[in-house]
Amino acid sequence: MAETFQVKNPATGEVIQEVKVDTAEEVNKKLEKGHEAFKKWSQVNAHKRSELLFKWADKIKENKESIAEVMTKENGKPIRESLGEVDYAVSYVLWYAEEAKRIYGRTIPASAESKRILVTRQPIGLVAAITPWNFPAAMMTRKAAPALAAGCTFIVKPAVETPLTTIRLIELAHEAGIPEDAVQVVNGSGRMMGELFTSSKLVRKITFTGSTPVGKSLIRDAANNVQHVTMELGGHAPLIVAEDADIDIAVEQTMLTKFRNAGQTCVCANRLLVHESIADEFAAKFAERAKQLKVGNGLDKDTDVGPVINKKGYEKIAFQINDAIEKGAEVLAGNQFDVDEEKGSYFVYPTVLKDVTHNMDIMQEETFGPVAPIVTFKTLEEAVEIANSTPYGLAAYFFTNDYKTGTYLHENLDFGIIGWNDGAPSAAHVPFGGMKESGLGREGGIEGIEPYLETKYLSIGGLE
Ligand SMILES: NC(=O)c1ccc[n+]([C@@H]2O[C@H](COP(=O)([O-])OP(=O)(O)OC[C@H]3O[C@@H](n4cnc5c(N)ncnc54)[C@H](O)[C@@H]3O)[C@@H](O)[C@H]2O)c1
Ligand SMILES: O=CCCC(=O)O
Repeated sequence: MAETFQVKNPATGEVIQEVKVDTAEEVNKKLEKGHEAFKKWSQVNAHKRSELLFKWADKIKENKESIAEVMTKENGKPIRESLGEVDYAVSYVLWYAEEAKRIYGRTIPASAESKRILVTRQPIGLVAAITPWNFPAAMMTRKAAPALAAGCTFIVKPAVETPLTTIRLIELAHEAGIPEDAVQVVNGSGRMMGELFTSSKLVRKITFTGSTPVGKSLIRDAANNVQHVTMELGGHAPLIVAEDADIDIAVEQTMLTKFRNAGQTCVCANRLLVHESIADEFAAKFAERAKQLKVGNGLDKDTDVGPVINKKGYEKIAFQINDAIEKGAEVLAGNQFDVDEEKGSYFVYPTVLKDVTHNMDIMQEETFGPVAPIVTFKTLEEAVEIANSTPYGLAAYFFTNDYKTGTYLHENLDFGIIGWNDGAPSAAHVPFGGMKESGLGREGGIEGIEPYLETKYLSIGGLE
């Protein structure tokens, strides 16, 4: 009998669906199909590929409500956020439907009259993607859309926690007319799929979004076949509130970045660095707002914060809160949990911690939960030193109305994404990605199609 795994609602423990695991043989078959399909798909002209991507976007929009409901059921995020994520996922498809038509080459002046030089771009081949559970729609379309637009074929392995959204989106791609073998999904364990993808000579690129340790092991394994890699990995975002900041704006924007998806976002603010002169006011206002958030089942329309994804996630969050309290942090909000071990549901109330110090685990490691530790600083140099002190470099935020402070922070923070008075910088038209151990490459924007293209030049001689 075929092996399956259960997809469960993290809010209720209810089994939503059993999903069949693809065996190694089945995965290899799909890789062969994807490789074979590349020969045809890469020859489909760019305008036609664009048209098919627009049709895919239309299909997703038509099914927005049902996709959002599946997403909330398998991921737990509030339905409002799931609806927003469907729009966000569509925005990548639309952006790359346009970019498909803008894959340009160039000519280079030759050094001899008898020569001409042309530079062309061509798709790299079959792309294998591994995606996380926290944004099951957008993290997939952010990869699939540029790959298909470039003329690559695509196969994705979604997280075992949230495969249903991805399966549905791939079905809709087929309904839109994108050939079945050009865009495929496989299900099963990450480790096994990672090994199959990286050991296959048919796969020319690995694109991964997930944790830094898994990303590192994929980079190592991809080296065996010199596969291209794009890595969107963990973050530990600092958020700096400068002495002159508008505190109300800073509080509102921090709420946005901190509690989105119950704090389970790679770009969530994880360390709030607040100037000592305004720390008490900021902390009091922020804690007050955090206490107002409604925790519950994401399907309830008034829920602001859903459950965290699983026991492992909950244990890490609870450990970091306890560790901080034991080492002297004061709780201004939260430190409250609704846990049902039998059902496997874990709710963490928005938690705000003050008097946080650097020896606490929460300052060193990504939390992936609705916990906001507040640390004070005296000088901007000190804030930058704290902000840059971890191996991560994905997102950073700062709040100031002073252009000199803003310029200094922008130039000195070692992060790929910076929000200045902005807690929501993500969008399809910008180059999203991290520095240091937060990743390699960029997704989105004009940069996001580059990783799916090879550059080839042609030198023509004998033209005298
Ligand atoms: N930089 C970004 O754009 C971005 C976006 C979203 C999430 N993330 C990061 O993802 C992490 C949270 O996601 P997660 O818990 O699902 O991460 P994860 O690394 O555990 O899992 C991500 C995916 O990798 C698969 N996987 C697990 N072990 C594997 C292995 N040994 N080989 C190959 N694949 C394997 C999983 O099945 C899943 O599909 C956080 O660190 C977060 O910051 C980063
Ligand atoms: O979790 C990381 C991705 C979220 C985003 O694109 O803003």
